[in-house]
Amino acid sequence: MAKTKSKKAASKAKKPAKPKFKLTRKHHIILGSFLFFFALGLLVAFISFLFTWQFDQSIVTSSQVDSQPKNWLSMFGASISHFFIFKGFGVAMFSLPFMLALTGLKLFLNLDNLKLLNIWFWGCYVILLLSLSLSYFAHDFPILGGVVGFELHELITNYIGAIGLLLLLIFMFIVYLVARINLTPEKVVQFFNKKSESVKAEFQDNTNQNAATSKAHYDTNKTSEGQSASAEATDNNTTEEPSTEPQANEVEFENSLEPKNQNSSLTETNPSDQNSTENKAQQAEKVVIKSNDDDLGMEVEAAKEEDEDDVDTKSKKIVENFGEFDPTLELSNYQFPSTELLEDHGSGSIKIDQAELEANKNKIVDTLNNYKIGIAQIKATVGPTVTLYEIIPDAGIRISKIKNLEDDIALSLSALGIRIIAPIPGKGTIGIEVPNQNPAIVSMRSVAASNKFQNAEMQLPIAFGKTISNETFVVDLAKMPHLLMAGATGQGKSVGLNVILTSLLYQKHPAEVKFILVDPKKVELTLFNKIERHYLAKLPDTDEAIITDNTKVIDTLNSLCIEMDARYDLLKDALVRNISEYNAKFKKRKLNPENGHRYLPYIVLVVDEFADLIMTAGKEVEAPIARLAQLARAIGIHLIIATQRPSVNVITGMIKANFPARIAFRVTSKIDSRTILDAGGADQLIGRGDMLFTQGNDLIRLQCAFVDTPEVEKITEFIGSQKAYPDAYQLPEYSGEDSQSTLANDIDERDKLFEQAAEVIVTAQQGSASLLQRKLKLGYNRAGRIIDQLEAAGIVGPFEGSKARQVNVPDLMALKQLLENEKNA
Ligand SMILES: Nc1ncnc2c1ncn2[C@@H]1O[C@H](COP(=O)(O)OP(=O)(O)OP(=O)(O)O)[C@@H](O)[C@H]1O
Repeated sequence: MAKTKSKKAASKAKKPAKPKFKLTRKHHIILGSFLFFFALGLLVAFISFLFTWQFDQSIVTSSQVDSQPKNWLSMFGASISHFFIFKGFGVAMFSLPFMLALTGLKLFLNLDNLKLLNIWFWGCYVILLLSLSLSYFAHDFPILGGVVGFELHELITNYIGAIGLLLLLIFMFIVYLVARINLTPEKVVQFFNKKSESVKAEFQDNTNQNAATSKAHYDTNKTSEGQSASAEATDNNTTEEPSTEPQANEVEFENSLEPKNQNSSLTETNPSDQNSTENKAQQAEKVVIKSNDDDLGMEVEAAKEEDEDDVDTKSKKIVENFGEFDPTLELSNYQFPSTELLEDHGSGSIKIDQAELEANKNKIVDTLNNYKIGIAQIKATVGPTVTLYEIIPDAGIRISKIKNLEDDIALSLSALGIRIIAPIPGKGTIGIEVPNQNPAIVSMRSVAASNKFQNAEMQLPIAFGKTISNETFVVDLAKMPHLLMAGATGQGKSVGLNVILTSLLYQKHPAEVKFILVDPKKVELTLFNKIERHYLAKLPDTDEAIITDNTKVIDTLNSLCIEMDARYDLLKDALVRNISEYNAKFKKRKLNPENGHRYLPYIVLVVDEFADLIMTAGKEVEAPIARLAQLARAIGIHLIIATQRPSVNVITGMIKANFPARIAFRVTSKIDSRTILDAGGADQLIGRGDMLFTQGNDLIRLQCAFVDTPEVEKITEFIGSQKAYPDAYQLPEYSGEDSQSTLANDIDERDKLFEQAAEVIVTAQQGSASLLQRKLKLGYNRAGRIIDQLEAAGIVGPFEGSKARQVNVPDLMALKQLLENEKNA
């Protein structure tokens, strides 16, 4: 018994040695480079084998070695190539060195996204397919398919015959195309359609120039001799020779309509022979009218489709003639700032201090041992400001034990900024973050120039800084969709805001994004004044775009609510769900600007010192902010709110519920940390841009990038010196409750369309600006102004949020009376 007990104890004691067999990074590098160079050698041997195999074969196969092989890798090359190519699968084995090289590279460079299993599976598949195919098609050259390929081919042919094998090979080839290359028949058809469309477009271009003249000729003479060729091509109504018409489209076209056309005369359907999609629609229309006689139910549906087609074709025609709408056209020469404008701030490279790492490791091991926690393995990841020590505790130690001892361990390690993550989400390890003695500054330049940021396919990419493993961290503000930021004074909030704004300046054209900046401190964001006419949005009739006065904030927020409602109306009208779909549709010219549609830039509202705002304006700001936060995500309005004081009366439940993305710089107490992040940790940060970020689930520790005021100044100066829009982006007018009585009621200053608008409103009994926009084809701002004038005249009631205003005049007679009374007064 005693013996077995002691054996058990011994085996328990030995257990921790297990992880030693795990391949470390060093092993990976050595193995990776071996595989890579072995693959290279193999490739050289294979290539050389193609020229020398006949000579070398006798040497390799005979046991006496009296002459030297000619292979570039001598006997090794000759033998291995003979084995793989001649005796194996033939030239298909050339895939092998590539698979080996990729495996080596993955190990050497630690490429996580290279899927080895996939590569090897499909590599072997290709070898088999190629070897069989070559044995099948080049039966007389067995070297191509190799002995195994050859034998396999014989075996399969015996079972299913040559035709069976051919079918099998075709099937295998299709499987490869579909499963590996993702090629589908639809994609092939799409590709050829695109090709034919571009040919069509070229053809159209050439013929368009002559179209007008040829039409004139047609009207007068029916045919024109000088330009007969082009006239035939553009105005096919006159010709009765579809066979002379160009190309494939025509075939496709006629095929689709053949059944309906069969009974109809050729002359009627001929107009459709034209290549353009516009004519396609015309043809469809005609066919339906005609086929009404022949066939019943079908035509009704066809007519519906045509209507849609018609809208589509109209927009396609405009796109063909003018190209897609380009929102950046007005400032087409706009130059994005270069990253050269930013400072390096000491290169940003991380220096690994071995002595420091060792000392910290010992401290952690000792501390944990004090609490009787043995460590099986420890790994350090050095980040710009903190180093993450990842620990695998001895078998049998419960993570909850470490979690309970979190505070004691932090105290024993006695360093500011220690954070324990037990366990690290997604891993079975425990993380201890220890600040570096010499933190590296993460320059904005390094993150802005990073591939991750430059190639980010996001709507509003923001490069916040670097993660603990020194990776650039880029997130999409549009996905957040709003951001709450808090931190005690001097911990990096203003720098953080500048990082967000500069990120957007580096990625977005002035036509694509507009900022509304609220800066009660009056000093933090003033630099952005220089880009007022490029990037800022403001209320009409205000001088300063950057808002420093709290009462103005209320007007701006309410105006943003109006903009939000207007945008929702536009989205509804366009039958789309969000701003990106809307803008895509607008670019394709499927939305008519005369109906109030316009390209919608993203709007980013930044409020610095939110606490200050809440203290002075309270409910008045909270309500519109909450409303915007709840509803504005789909229509491209995003809020960023920063505060020094994250107390619960500032960051209320309503605000928190709508701001899932939060950033905490260092705060003074655990309570503050809880208020912002719903978790502790922000009180343990070390300041100077050290931050925690959450988007609703995990906390990510980041080092915020650093951008200094002179750098921001350089960027804004660079942008400000370029051609700008005539004015800042105009937000809709908002007349606060106080100013209602002061609404302009001067009859002479009324809009020219005032009376017409009043009639529209009274007839519809609905006081909404969007109605005026649609009926009178007005822009949003003008419609808004007229509504204000109607309110001043007492025709409509006051603003009621998202509801339409009440109409105070029952009918047109009463309106006439009212307006006459006004004039006589
Ligand atoms: N990411 C960073 N990297 C390095 N240093 C930083 C970083 N962020 C801030 N700092 C340092 O901290 C100082 C204060 O930062 P910042 O002005 O952003 O603080 P703040 O939180 O806005 O303070 P306040 O709320 O009082 O305005 C900066 O001048 C800079 O020296």
